[in-house]
Amino acid sequence: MDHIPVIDFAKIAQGTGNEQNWETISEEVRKACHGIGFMYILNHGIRKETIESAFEESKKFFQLPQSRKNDFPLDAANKYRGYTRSGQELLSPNSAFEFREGFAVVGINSPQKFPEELLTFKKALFDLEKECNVLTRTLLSLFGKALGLPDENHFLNANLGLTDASIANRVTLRTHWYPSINKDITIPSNSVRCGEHTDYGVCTLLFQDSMGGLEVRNSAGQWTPATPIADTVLVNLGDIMEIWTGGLFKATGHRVLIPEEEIRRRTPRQSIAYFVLLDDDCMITPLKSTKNYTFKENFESMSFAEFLDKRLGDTYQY
Ligand SMILES: O=C(O)CCC(=O)C(=O)O
Ligand SMILES: [Fe+2]
Repeated sequence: MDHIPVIDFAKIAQGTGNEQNWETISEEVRKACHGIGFMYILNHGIRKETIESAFEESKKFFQLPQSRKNDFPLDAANKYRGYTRSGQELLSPNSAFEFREGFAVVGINSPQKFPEELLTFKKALFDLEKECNVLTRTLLSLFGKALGLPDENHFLNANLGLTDASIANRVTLRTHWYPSINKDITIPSNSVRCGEHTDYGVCTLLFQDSMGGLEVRNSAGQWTPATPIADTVLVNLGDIMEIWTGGLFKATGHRVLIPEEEIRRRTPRQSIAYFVLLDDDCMITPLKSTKNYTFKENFESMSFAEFLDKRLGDTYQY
C-alpha cells in the first residue's frame, strides 16, 4: 500500500461501536500499519474548536519577541519541556539547519512554565492534550486487536501514565512553527524545515495547517506528500512499534522541505504533534508471537526511559 488510507472511526465513536465494528476498523488499521505506516483518521472525536484554538494560541506564542520565547528554554534537565528555537534541533544528521521552532508540554499535568501574558495558550494546549489522550487509548486498543495480541490491552498497559499522573510517562504535545523564509535570509545548503526522521514512540497524532509540505517515504523509497485532509488527524507509527513487531509494522520516515515557490516559502507553516510514548520504566521487549504473527527478535530489551534519553540526546544541539 503506497497511499495513506483514510479510516473512519464513526462506527466506534465514544466506545459505542459493537464488536463487529471494532473488528472491521482494526483490520483497516492493520493494513495501514502493515503498509505505509501512516493513516488519516476521520471522526476521531477531537473537537474542531479545540484544534483551531491550539493553532491560534500557538501562533500568538510564536509571534512573541524572540527574547521572550527564550525565557522558556527546552533542555534535558527539564525533561525536554518548553521552547526550541530554529536550528536547535536537527532531526536528520544530513541537515545543515532546520528552520522550525517548537514548544513542548510533557506528561499529563505537565509542570511546564508558560508566559503569564498568554495563559490562553496554556489552556489551549492542555485542552488538546486531554482530547488526544482519549483518541490515543482507542488507537492503542486497535493496535492490540490488529496484531491479534493474546492480551489486547498490552499497549494500554504499557501507557498507564496516560491516565495516572503518578506513573512517569513523557507523552508530549508539541506545537511547531516553521517561520517564513524571506529573501534576505541566507539559507545554508542542505537546510530543511524538518529533516528526515522516524518518531521515537508508539505512534504520533499529527495536526497540520493547510500549507502542506509533509512528505512520507513509501515502501519503494519514494517521497509521497501527506497532503492535509480537512477534519482528519494523521497518525503514524514510531520506532517502538517497529521494534515490538520485529519490523512488521513500520516506523516510516518523514520530512518537511523548504518549499520551492517563493510565496509558500514566505508563508509560515504550523503543525501540532502528540507523541505517544511508553511509561518510563516499561521494558521494551519485542513481541514473540500473536494469534496472527510470529516475529523476528532483533533488539536487546531495555527500559523506555533509557531508549528515549539516548534518542533525544542525539537530536538536540546546544
Ligand atoms: O510538521 C510536521 O508536519 C511534521 C513534524 C514531525 O514529523 C515531528 O515533529 O516529528
Ligand atoms: Fe515526526
